[in-house]
Amino acid sequence: MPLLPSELILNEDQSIYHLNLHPEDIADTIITVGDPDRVKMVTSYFDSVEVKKGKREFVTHTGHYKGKRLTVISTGIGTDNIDIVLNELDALVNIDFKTRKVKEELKQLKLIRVGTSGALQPEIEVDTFLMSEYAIGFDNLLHFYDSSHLQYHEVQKAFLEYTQWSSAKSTPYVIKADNELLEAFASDQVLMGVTATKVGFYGPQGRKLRLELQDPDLNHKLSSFRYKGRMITNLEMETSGIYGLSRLLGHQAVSMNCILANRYNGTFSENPEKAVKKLIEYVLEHLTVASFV
Ligand SMILES: O=P(O)(O)O[C@H]1O[C@H](CO)[C@@H](O)[C@H]1O
Ligand SMILES: O=c1cc[nH]c(=O)[nH]1
Repeated sequence: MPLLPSELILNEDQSIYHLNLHPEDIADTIITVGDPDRVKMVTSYFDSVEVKKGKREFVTHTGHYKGKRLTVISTGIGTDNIDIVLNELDALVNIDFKTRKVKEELKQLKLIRVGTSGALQPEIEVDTFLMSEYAIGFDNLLHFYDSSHLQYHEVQKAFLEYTQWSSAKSTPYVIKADNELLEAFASDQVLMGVTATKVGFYGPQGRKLRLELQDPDLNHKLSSFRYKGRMITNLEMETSGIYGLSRLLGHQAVSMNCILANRYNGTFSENPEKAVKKLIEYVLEHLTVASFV
């Protein structure tokens, strides 16, 4: 059965609805960033850029860096956007837009998020690079998909009990990064961590400006939770959605975080742009030597 026009939505020029891209516009290795302005920060290092397209917060550049064809795309903020970006990137490679049918042979994309984040542990200094070995999603995106088999129910249960989690909030889900990509980007310059993906920057990350929080102790509960020697290390807003949908769709994903804030110590990077640039350079250098690109 071909996918109906209401399900697979193509623009007049046959590009995919939100990303505004054609299948040939993207490489198999894709760097995702939150901030649309970060796309050109990444591709300023490229030798050439052949595609520059965009719509809304979704800016895409594709080009070559040291002989490797790479795409950089901005997701904007939040896992609601990740639902769009992951489904549409997958459609670009795994659905035939002419027949509107899923292809028989599926392609696997490699997704590397280069994002910013806040640390929850006192010893994680600002400007640290942290790779998310696991994500714990406080968004509810994955619960809308048939995904129970991917989740780590034991740790989820332990977390709910430890934090006395309010049932009015969605149930957190735990999901792992891709092992090959974890290996490819690991080094003594990068800390491994468990990243909490939140549905907001303020209340959901325990920030109080003028509004009272439902649980003022939330970040303390998160930072003191332990499971088999692991602790939650940092907060951001996309990783769990990327990991969850990548696993469901058969893609590989890893999330690299530049720690800009330390929420425990109340500190913030003195030069966030420089710190993010250094993480971009780290990721690009590791991609040039990776055998999979
Ligand atoms: O710097 P990016 O990639 O946007 O990531 C982080 O920064 C944003 C909040 O300031 C959220 O998207 C969060 O995940
Ligand atoms: O504290 C922070 C810093 C960057 N991004 C976040 O989501 N939180």
